[in-house]
Amino acid sequence: MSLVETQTPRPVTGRGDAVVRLENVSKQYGSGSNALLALDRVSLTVQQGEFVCLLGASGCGKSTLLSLVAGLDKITGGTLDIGGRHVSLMFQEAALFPWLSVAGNVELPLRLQGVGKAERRKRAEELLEIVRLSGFGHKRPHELSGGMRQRVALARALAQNADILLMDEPFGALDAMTRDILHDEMERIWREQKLTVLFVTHNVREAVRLGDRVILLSSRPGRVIEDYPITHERPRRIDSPEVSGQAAEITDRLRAEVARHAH
Ligand SMILES: Nc1ncnc2c1ncn2[C@@H]1O[C@H](COP(=O)(O)OP(=O)(O)OP(=O)(O)O)[C@@H](O)[C@H]1O
Repeated sequence: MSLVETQTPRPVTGRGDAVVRLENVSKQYGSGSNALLALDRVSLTVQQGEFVCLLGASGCGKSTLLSLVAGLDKITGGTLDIGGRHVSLMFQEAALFPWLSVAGNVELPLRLQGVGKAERRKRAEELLEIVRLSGFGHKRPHELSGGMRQRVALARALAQNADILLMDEPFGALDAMTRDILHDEMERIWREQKLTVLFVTHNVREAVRLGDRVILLSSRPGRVIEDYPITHERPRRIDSPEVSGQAAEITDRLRAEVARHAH
């Protein structure tokens, strides 16, 4: 979907083609005395196959940015182009349909795409295998742990066969150990499925654990203040000295930004 048509695409540098391009994107909610500027001239590109993490203080506009890329809301300034590509979204809450089985939840996007029953079953089984939930297809969501429900949500997001996966704090509500395991799984699935991911988090270590790049937004209105390339060898451990060291550096920058805003 292209929210605003851009002119001739510019050549891009980096490892692939830009699949998401924001140029001076602003987002204002409301108008007049109720106006609230959530994002202020954000420029950002995400390349094909990249894993990009968005970090910033609470309320700086991270979720707003995802909803703009998803086409759920409209920009009020600048240009945003995803070249007609499809996106799928995953949130902190799995938001599974409780009356459907696990497999039924994963099959839902396929049903909406008009995929036939036999093919749906097969694909759902494959997807559940990818998220390591083979054999759980007949269960209901309430029979699963929080981590398992997020795996189902991930399988459902993958079922949409989208070009871009938008994730809004998908592991934020999980305990540290479960999150750690899901980081490993996420990294594997991203690599195997060649996904392009835009991932919002509050957790600096999580961002450094997973990202090819970590984009730091300023306090509201959100602007890009840093774009950190993360080059540590994968798979990474969240408690490795490399991840911890870079996370500390980014945390200091974030703290300085929050403090600056508080005065
Ligand atoms: N639909 C809306 N109408 C009006 N204001 C909104 C709307 N959605 C978000 N906002 C405001 O825009 C600002 C950015 O919100 P957003 O949820 O994007 O921030 P965030 O960085 O994702 O926050 P958090 O880290 O706390 O989840 C906030 O001040 C919020 O109150």
